[in-house]
Amino acid sequence: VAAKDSDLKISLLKSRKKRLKLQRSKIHDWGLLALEPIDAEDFIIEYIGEIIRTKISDVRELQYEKMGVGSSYLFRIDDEHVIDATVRGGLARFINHSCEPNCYTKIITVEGQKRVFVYAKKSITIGQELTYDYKFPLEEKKIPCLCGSKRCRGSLN
Ligand SMILES: Nc1ncnc2c1ncn2[C@@H]1O[C@H](CN(CC[C@H](N)C(=O)O)CC2CN(Cc3cccs3)C2)[C@@H](O)[C@H]1O
Repeated sequence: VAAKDSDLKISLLKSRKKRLKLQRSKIHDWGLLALEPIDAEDFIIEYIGEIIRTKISDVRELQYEKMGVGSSYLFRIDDEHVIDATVRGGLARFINHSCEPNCYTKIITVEGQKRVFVYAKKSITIGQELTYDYKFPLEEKKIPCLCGSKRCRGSLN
């Protein structure tokens, strides 16, 4: 749901930047940890990257795979567009998936541009890893999920 710009401004004003830390994750490789307590519904961080068309991202995905970057830092914002944070991206690209996440993402159109914002779904304590549900489309080739939550769905896609 694209909220109004004003909602975004209020939520950004309400919350100063959260102190976060990139650290080895128990889920996968690197993850983002909270360095201060975060309240439910607080704005945490924006998923920054280059907005590209889906067709371009499909080509890049193959290139990145060939270059061994593994799955790339791509965030789908709608049928036509993807945010590619692989080359020029913010810290949010390190947030891992969980089937019982403590964050959620909201896509908000600001001055005609769709942007992705990460909010806390529940209160988060210092040292907790940030996670959101990637909501990947179902695929044949499964990526096993290592979130470890009780109601883990078993795979990301
Ligand atoms: N709950 C989960 N269970 C299993 N795997 C997970 C989970 N949640 C994230 N994943 C992996 O993480 C990628 C999403 N990544 C999030 C950050 C990642 N932890 C990182 O260190 O870069 C970004 C992509 C870009 N790729 C670069 C690589 C680094 C090392 C091997 S490939 C990873 C996903 O596509 C997955 O492959």
